[in-house]
Amino acid sequence: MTRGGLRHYISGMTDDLPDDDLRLDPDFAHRFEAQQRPACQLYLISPPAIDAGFRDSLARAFDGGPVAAFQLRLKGIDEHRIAAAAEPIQRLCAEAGCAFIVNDSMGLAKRIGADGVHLGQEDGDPRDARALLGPTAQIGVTCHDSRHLAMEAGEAGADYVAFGSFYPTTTKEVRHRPEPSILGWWSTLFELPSVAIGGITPDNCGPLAAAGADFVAASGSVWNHPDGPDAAVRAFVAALAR
Ligand SMILES: Cc1ncc(COP(=O)(O)OP(=O)(O)O)c(N)n1
Ligand SMILES: Cc1nc(C(=O)O)sc1CCOP(=O)(O)O
Ligand SMILES: [Mg+2]
Repeated sequence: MTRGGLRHYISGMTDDLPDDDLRLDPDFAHRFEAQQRPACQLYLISPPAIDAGFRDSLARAFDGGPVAAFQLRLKGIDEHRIAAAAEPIQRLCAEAGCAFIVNDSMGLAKRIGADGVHLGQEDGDPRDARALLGPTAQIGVTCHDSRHLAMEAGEAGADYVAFGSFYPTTTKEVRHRPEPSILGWWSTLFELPSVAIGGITPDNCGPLAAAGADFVAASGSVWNHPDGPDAAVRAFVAALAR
C-alpha cells in the first residue's frame, strides 16, 4: 500500500483478483496471496489520554517511517473535547498520507470528517456506520479471537477485521488471546485485510506478519519507547521488512 490508508490498500489488492470460485480454493488463494498481498504495515493507536504536546509526538513518530493508519483512541473523554483535540492531529495525518481513524464513535467520525471509524462489538453496527459515513469511509471491526465475528464483520461491509489481543498488554483489559494461525486462516480465505493488535512490539511483530496480518496495530510500544516514537516506528518498519 502507498501511504494513502486502508481503502487504497484494499482497492489496490482487489483489482486483479480472479472470480469467486477461485478465491475460495485455499491452495490457489494461498499462492495468489503470496504473490499479491502487500507487506504488513503499521497502524498506530493513540495513548488513551493525550496532552497538548501529543501532536509533536505523532509528528516524531511519522519521522520514523511510513504509518498506514492512525487511530484516535481517547477513553473516558467527552466527545466535544476529543473533537477539539483531534483537529491538529487530523491535519498532520492528512499531510503524512496516513488514514485518520476515530475509535468507538461513528457520530464523532462524521462530525470531524475522519477517514473512518473503528467499532468494537458494542460500538454499533458497521452497516449504520456505512450509511452515515459513506462509501469511502474506512470501517474496522474488533473480532477478538473469533472467525465467526470476522465473517460477520465482512458481511456487514467492514474494510478490515481486527484480531487480538495477541500478547499481554497494559493498555487495555483484554479477555481474548487468538493464535497467530487465525491470521493465516483469514488471509487464505478472504481478501479483506486483517489487523493484529495487543501488546505488539518491534520484537514480537514478526510472527504475526509472517502468519498473514496485513497490519499490526500498536500503542504502548510506540509511545513508551525509551528512544522516542520515531525510534519505535523505525524499528517496526525494519522488523516488518524482514
Ligand atoms: C485496530 C483496533 N482493534 C481493536 C480495537 C479494540 O476496540 P474495542 O473492542 O471497541 O475496544 P476499545 O478500543 O474501544 O477499548 C481497537 N480500538 N482498534
Ligand atoms: C485497544 C486494544 N484492543 C485490543 C483487542 O484485543 O481488541 S488490545 C488493545 C490495546 C492495544 O495497545 P497496545 O499496543 O499498547 O497493547
Ligand atoms: Mg470500542
